Amino acid sequence: MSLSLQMLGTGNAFAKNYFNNNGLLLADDYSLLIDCGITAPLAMHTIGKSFRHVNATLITHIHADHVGGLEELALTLKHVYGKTMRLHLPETLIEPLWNNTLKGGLYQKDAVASLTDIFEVTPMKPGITYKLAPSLSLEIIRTPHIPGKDSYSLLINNEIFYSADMTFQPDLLISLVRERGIRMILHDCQLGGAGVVHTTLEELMSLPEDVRRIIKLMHYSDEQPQFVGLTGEMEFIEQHVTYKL
Ligand SMILES: O=c1ccn([C@@H]2O[C@@H]3COP(=O)(O)O[C@H]3[C@H]2O)c(=O)[nH]1
Ligand SMILES: [Zn+2]
Ligand SMILES: [Zn+2]
Repeated sequence: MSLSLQMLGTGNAFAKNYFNNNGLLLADDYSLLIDCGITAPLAMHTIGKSFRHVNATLITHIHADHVGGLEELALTLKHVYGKTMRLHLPETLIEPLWNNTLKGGLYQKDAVASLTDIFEVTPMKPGITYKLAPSLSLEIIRTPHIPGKDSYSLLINNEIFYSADMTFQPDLLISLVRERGIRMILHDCQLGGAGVVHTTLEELMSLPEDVRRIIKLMHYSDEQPQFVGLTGEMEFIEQHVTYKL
């Protein structure tokens, strides 16, 4: 069994030197795109890959750096390649993703009137393990981000935690490591300022050593080069590099 991750981007919503924090998870020959932000189509082109070779896409929450590329993805697949994408997403995101984000661009009278008319939708609920492929299972965990906006982190193969954008949740992180035996945490990381809607580097640095040493940092700002060497045991993930998980 081989599991690897190649981030299309590792930047935060406003980064200009990094693409949006979207990941390509590869489990043997099955590939899952985790989030599809505004920059995802260009990032895919940059790394020489095409959406038509991706098996499915999963959405963590509705912000443009996580869903802004879905219109281009759907239209390209449908009109250029005659395909549809399977979309795994938390069931509470289905209605707002269509009505508040995609309907304007994708609605077509008598043809496309809902998310299921343009994607193969698989709704997900927290606490259930979904087998996406022989060597890939996923669970979603609702984690706080923006008041009133649902956001879901991921548990990959019951051993890797992939944070959506989230505020600092030390108890969750500690229990994932000490009670569920999680061996790797990929976490969003705001490098400066107060962590109003994200987790800050300072907050992550306050975690116990056994948790810190399995954390990899992503979703960071253009100031990232100034922080290399200042993150303790936690290393930055770099976009486009393929990591064996
Ligand atoms: O109360 C708020 C709401 C939003 N924001 C910014 O908008 C961005 C949206 O994408 P993101 O979730 O990757 O990051 C968010 C933040 O950078 C914020 O700073 N405070
Ligand atoms: Zn984001
Ligand atoms: Zn967000």
